[in-house]
Amino acid sequence: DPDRQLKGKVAVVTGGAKGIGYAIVDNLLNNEVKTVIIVDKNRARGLKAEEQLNCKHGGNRTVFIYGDITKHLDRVSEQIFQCYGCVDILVNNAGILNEYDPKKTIETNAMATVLWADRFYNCMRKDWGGKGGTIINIASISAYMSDPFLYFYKASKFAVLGLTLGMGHEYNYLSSGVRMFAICPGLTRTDLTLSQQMTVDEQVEVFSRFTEVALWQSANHVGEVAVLLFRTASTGTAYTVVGGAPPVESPDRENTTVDFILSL
Ligand SMILES: NC(=O)C1=CN([C@@H]2O[C@H](COP(=O)(O)OP(=O)(O)OC[C@H]3O[C@@H](n4cnc5c(N)ncnc54)[C@H](O)[C@@H]3O)[C@@H](O)[C@H]2O)C=CC1
Ligand SMILES: CC/C=C\CC(=O)/C=C/C=C\C=C\C=C\[C@@H](O)[C@@H](O)C/C=C\CCC(=O)O
Repeated sequence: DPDRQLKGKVAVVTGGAKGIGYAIVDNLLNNEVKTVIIVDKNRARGLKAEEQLNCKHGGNRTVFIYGDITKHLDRVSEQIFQCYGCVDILVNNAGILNEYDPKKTIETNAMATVLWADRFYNCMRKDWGGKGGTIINIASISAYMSDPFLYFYKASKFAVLGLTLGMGHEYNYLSSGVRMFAICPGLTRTDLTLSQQMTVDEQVEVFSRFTEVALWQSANHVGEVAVLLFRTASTGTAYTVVGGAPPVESPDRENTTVDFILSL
């Protein structure tokens, strides 16, 4: 299936200046993607990533565009569509963890992810004149787990999973030709997990204990899994990737088929 081959494709990765996003960019470039556009609000890290990745992979295949996903969708998407067309792949990866700022958490992780997905979906969709594509949303195991931690973050990631299961549903794919799936990583060593904005005070002890006993993984593992899933994942699915292990389909997904509804 040519849609599942990376060779020659153009990808956009939000939040690709560091952490999981950077690892996804690096792995896409390792696998013959033609160009990766990093959109990030950290200008210094974005320029550094562009330089490092062009040094490593050559050919000016990495392009950094400064942008805050909560503010600059119009400017950045117009620039991208003008230079590269609707692109083949969008990785909605940029996200924050700040339990002291629920509004910013929802605006970044949920609202901006929804709006970026919508903008690129509409450009890519075959029934509106596009050529199809793939949108990968980076959710989290927090997107479906029931535990007492990080509840604003969890609310934002439930939204990302809901968007993926609905917009990416097979029924929509049949007309749009846009595949959408989510990756739900567990604890991954990045700056986000070093932040001190995680838990409400009364949870510090129990959360610390959880992070001591939980399985951790490298960002590069998530990057490798993103490439694997690009080649194998069906639309409207979500995959958990925890502790450096291979991905497994995320639990608790009840699929409502349109055939079933129409048969009632
Ligand atoms: N590190 C972890 O344990 C896990 C992380 N995730 C998710 O993975 C994604 C990436 O996280 P990490 O790499 O760990 O974080 P990170 O903090 O290392 O990197 C996030 C990147 O996103 C950028 N970013 C943040 N807000 C932005 C905005 N408004 N506009 C543009 N760029 C923005 C940052 O500048 C940074 O370069 C997030 O969505 C996070 O929720 C999911 C599961 C586990
Ligand atoms: C429930 C976690 C599930 C999914 C992973 C995810 O999406 C986000 C993880 C976010 C944060 C993980 C942080 C881990 C931190 C540890 O290294 C320790 O530093 C925790 C120690 C104290 C926390 C107290 C505090 O400062 O709030």
